[in-house]
Amino acid sequence: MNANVSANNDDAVVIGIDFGTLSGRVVAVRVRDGAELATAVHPYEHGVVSRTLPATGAPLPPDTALQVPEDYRAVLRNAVPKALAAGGIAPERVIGIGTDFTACTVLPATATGVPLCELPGFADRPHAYPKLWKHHAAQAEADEINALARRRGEAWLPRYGGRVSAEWQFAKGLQVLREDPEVYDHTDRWIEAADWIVWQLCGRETRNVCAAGYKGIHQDGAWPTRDYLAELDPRFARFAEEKVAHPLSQLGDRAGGLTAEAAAWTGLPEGTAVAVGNVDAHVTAAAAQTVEPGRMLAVMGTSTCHVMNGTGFAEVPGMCGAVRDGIAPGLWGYEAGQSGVGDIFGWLAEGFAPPEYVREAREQGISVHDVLSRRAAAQPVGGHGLVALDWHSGNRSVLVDHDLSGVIAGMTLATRPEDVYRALVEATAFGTRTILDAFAGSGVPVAELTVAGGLKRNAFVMRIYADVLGRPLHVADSDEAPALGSAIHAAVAAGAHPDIAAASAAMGSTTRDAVLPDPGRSAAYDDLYAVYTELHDHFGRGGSDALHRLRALRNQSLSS
Ligand SMILES: Nc1ncnc2c1ncn2[C@@H]1O[C@H](COP(=O)(O)OP(=O)(O)O)[C@@H](O)[C@H]1O
Ligand SMILES: O=C(CO)[C@H](O)[C@H](O)COP(=O)(O)O
Repeated sequence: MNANVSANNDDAVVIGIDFGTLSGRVVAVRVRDGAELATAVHPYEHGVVSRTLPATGAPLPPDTALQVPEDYRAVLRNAVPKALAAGGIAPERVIGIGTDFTACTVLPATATGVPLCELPGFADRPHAYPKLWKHHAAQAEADEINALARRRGEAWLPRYGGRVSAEWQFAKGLQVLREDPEVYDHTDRWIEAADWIVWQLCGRETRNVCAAGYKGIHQDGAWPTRDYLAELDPRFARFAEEKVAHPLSQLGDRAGGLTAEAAAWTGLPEGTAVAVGNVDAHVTAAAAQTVEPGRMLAVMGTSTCHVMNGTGFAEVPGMCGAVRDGIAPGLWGYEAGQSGVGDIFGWLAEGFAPPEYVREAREQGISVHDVLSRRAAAQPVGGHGLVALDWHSGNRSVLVDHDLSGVIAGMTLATRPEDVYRALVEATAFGTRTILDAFAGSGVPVAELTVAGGLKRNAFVMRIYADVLGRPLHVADSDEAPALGSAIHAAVAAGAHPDIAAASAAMGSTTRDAVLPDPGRSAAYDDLYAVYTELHDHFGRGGSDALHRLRALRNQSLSS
């Protein structure tokens, strides 16, 4: 702990950093009451690397999504000092720093934590770079992992709703082995970026129980066995024990103290408490005050993650996972998700808005999203005659299949861009309703729903969600809720609060019943939801394999 300010000092401040898909966001927070004193954002120079490798310009295969580790360090060097300066915060007031990351964002590193892509001779190897959560090129490996686990009756499979995602650690690791065995052989540590950044900060490798459980198939104190992995591929037999395994740290624990190097990057005092790493969605539960069982949190942004605590385990088909201690120690944390949400709205708004809509946005100083939302808001439920499937980035829950793609049904020559925008927003709300139904049908009732993330700012989107779900939405107050959640974890790690629940009560905040459903519109949505479910099951559960055939044809065509 910092020598100058004690954990229970009125002036004590903690720093939270949310490493998102395109940028890192920093918030400086007063420990006493959670007041956000300053924020700063630093965009990643390379963003999401999906078309060409920056080092060489070489084209990358479809569904690739990589990142550049130096972009993460740049957040520490730029955004932390910027936040301190913006808030006029003396570094000595800072007693702790906490971080969260997108996940599964995973990278190959040496035994000392150097990313392989930074080693001489590896900059031109795509598999030496971090694979971002939305790297969706390992579906074939996920299919193998699932088929073998089912055949062998692996005890961990039900903990993942019966299917492990192509986004998670083992599918991505197997893809590296298959496609670049040399990179695989040089990989000493296959590590979540969430844990790697903590290593950068405190000079010590730790592995957090959250990422290990949800993304790393760690259940009941063990990873998948050598025997199982060998049957997948003999060269993969020791993947878990040699590259992944490490003692796990509980959320809210202190991982270590800031090193001299990281102190110089951030401008914070050496030795400042560094919290154990965490995943962006799960850490947000502390900011949104949804740590108690039955309070589901939807973190709605580029994607949506649903996280909720329960008191015991029940298998929810198609969920991402249930992990003991995964959101807060002592409880079972559940996660489900939708890989594309804001991304899908952005696809339409950025790629297909007519020039007059773009002009309107520019003239009025608003975004194209706002123009489309305003035009779409006026129409009655079902007035556009459309139903869409929200699979433009594959389906994470409940189908767990990233070879699926988006569908828009019902288009005519009268269909306007705002009609499609509305249908896409509705499709993502139907996707959320499908997930909530799966929880309820498995004996894990969702007592209430709270929303956080960038999409909470779009009132039109929020209204559609309340109507489609037929329930009130509580809304987390912070605009930087994941970063605030990380700051709350930092306060626990620094000893300022006894545990995550107490810190959440003192430092988080939420407006209850912020958006209420309209009974008439909710009833009308039941009919559209029935059509959504019919198409969902037809294209996603075996009625037609057209989407899979299209994906295979695309891959074949691009590789020839
Ligand atoms: N006004 C808006 N309405 C709906 N979606 C939006 C709006 N502005 C941006 N988006 C979408 O929101 C997503 C970004 O969400 P945000 O929560 O800010 O980021 P992240 O999820 O990466 O942390 C993008 O995919 C973008 O297309
Ligand atoms: O799967 C995740 C958490 O479990 C990812 O981190 C998430 O989907 C990416 O988050 P965002 O859309 O907020 O960038």
